[in-house]
Amino acid sequence: MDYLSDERKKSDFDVEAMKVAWAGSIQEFQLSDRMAKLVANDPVFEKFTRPMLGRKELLKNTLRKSAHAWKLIIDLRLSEEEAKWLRLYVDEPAYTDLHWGMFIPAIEGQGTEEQKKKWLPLAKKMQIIGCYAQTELGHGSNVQGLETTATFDTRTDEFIMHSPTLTSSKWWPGGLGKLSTHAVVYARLIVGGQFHGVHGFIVQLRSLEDHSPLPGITVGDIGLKFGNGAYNTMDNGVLRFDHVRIPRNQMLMRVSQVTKEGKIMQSDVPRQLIYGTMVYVRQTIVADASKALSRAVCIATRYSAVRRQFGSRDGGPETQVIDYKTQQSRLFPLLASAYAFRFVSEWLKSLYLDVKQRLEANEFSTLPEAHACTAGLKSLTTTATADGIEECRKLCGGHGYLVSSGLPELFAVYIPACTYEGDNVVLMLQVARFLVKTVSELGHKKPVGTTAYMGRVASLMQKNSAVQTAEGWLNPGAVVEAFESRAARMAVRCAQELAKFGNPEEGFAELAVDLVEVAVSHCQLIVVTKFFEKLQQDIPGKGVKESLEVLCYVYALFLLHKHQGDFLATGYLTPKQASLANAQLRTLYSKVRPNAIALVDSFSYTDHYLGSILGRYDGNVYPKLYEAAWEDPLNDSDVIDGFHQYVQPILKQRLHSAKL
Ligand SMILES: CCCCCCCCCCCCC/C=C/C(=O)SCCNC(=O)CCNC(=O)[C@H](O)C(C)(C)COP(=O)(O)OP(=O)(O)OC[C@H]1O[C@@H](n2cnc3c(N)ncnc32)[C@H](O)[C@@H]1OP(=O)(O)O
Ligand SMILES: Cc1cc2nc3c(=O)[nH]c(=O)nc-3n(C[C@H](O)[C@H](O)[C@H](O)COP(=O)(O)OP(=O)(O)OC[C@H]3O[C@@H](n4cnc5c(N)ncnc54)[C@H](O)[C@@H]3O)c2cc1C
Repeated sequence: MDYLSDERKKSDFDVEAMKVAWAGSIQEFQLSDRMAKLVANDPVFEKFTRPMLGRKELLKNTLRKSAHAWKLIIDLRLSEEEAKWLRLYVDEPAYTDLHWGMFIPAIEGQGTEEQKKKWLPLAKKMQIIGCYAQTELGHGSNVQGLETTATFDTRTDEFIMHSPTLTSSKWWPGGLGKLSTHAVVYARLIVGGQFHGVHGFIVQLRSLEDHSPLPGITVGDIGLKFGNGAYNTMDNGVLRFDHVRIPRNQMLMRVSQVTKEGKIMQSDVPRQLIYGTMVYVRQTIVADASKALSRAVCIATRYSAVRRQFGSRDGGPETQVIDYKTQQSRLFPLLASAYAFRFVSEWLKSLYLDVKQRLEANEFSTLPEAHACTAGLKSLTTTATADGIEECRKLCGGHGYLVSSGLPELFAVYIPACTYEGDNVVLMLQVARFLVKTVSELGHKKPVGTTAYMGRVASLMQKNSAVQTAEGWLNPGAVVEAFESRAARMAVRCAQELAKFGNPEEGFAELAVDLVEVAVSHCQLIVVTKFFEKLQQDIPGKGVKESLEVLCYVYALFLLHKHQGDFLATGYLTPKQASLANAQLRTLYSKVRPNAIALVDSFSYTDHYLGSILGRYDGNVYPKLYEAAWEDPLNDSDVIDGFHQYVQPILKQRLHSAKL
């Protein structure tokens, strides 16, 4: 029985066409759908018991699933794209993520042709397992502060890898603790007693025969992390070197080379390319944000349509909680954000692919913008997604707190995204640096790409919003101009404040809070703009474009409402115009309401992937919650283990004293 069928009938757009719009293309939809079903129908990928498992059992279970996934990849000859979807739907962080997601990309981006030829075939056949060992106990954000040393020994033509202090211990790398045989290790290059910057080195950690750590290497897991199950399927590790020798040709040498004689040769490649793997991964993290948020929103939306509280008249049904305006005002902006992040990630991927091609051809001019966009959008989308998942849990009331809602584990596994691949505040400060530089160069350099609007800064500073009615806000030009003006005015104001400091670095440190706000406003502008640009494309299917238009306005006007202080303080909007935007937002919520279930169905998530009783496709929540309670190990027996030993004596004592 489909308890949500009435809801599904209310929608006024073609859900199948929306699935294609969400996926990006019919090919991508079919590919993703095939992998989702493959995983959902395979009992090896069962995951409901995961939060109940102890750490060793949990990790072993992950290894079993990873081995099975690898077998499927080989046996079914899955393409790289199919393997990525398979990994997504298996939905369990594993050592293989870092192997494919960072170790291989680091070699691809920073290795010479010779190095790629040697290492990539081994890695791609999984004859070696690698991880990305950058962060240390003492330093994560400050990469130039890393302490591990790689000292060149001209006599033997080797680097000596060493951990000189406790704080130089590598700490956090995923896959490092128990599984990696190799790592790309970031260390201070020392040649002839001089420091020559931080570079990557390929280091073998464990024997390929018996997997034991090689001499001079101390390696292990860093211990249990937040939440049951969640990221504990990953062996984040600690690593120390005691004068471990590696051949010279294991330094990744695309950026700088060390000759046999100990000479440093710089290629034309900028040194920032050493950070290139992070640009790649940050871009994938933006795509993952839309997946995680859409998943939480799908659960909360379906459950909000099932759940009823208050409002019964004449014995009729109570009100569905999704009909409360407060529920809509918390839920629908998150639904809109999931779509907004999906489309901005699509754009970011194309920007990244373009930069990658240019880098391969030794053309580096667009790297700073790619860095700013990937850093800023990673920060913006992961912060919003982490907060959004928690909001979805609250939107589900008490039942959202049950593990079987799927939300606690999703939250626990997701929140480190705000920290890994760059702390979100540190990344926004990088965007701020880029913007301040752009403003300072306005007189002699035309801003391009996502900062092109800064070229119109004079008019953006003068012109105020012309919106007179709530309907006036349903105009892409009016909305985009509002976001451009806010971002430009905040950036210019900050630049003026900075100019008052004799020492720019001192000014940057003092104004850091304002600078982060400038960076956030710039990144929100990018997301809003890319959503409107998406709507310019041909999007087939009855009512699909219209529904996306509504979501686009919800996303933009919700942000405008949330940050109205900025829009008012910069003088672009009057209080009346801000309140008209809010009135329009209320109207938009009622347009989303009949389509809400269909909009989350369009994510096309299987019940397996959602992993949530509250978010079941059929809405059959209560019987399944009731059934699941009886499957809890505590309910194996009527009287629990420990009762006779610890509780009964107390009860008996009470009876005894009552008699007295
Ligand atoms: C099929 C499988 C698929 C699987 C897919 C799954 C993928 C995996 C999922 C995710 C798993 C997560 C695992 C997590 C991994 C990690 O966390 S790895 C470690 C990540 N660490 C960080 O992100 C550290 C953050 N710190 C930094 O990025 C930088 O050090 C810093 C903050 C930017 C440094 O600041 P500063 O000291 O000022 O920098 P400098 O070294 O002096 O350089 C400044 C100049 O360099 C430019 N720049 C900085 N970063 C980059 C970059 N990434 N790319 C390009 N350019 C960069 C910066 O703009 C400065 O430029 P100029 O102004 O021109 O000088
Ligand atoms: C689950 C998980 C997986 C990870 N996987 C890997 C991996 O595979 N490989 C790897 O190398 N690393 C990995 N890391 C490490 C991760 O990249 C770092 O933790 C991250 O870059 C943040 O650095 P940090 O821990 O040094 O934070 P810190 O920099 O110590 O941050 C602490 C606080 O200081 C603030 N702060 C720091 N610097 C500044 C500044 N300049 N201005 C203002 N505020 C500042 C931050 O905002 C934050 O609030 C992982 C981390 C986690 C949690």
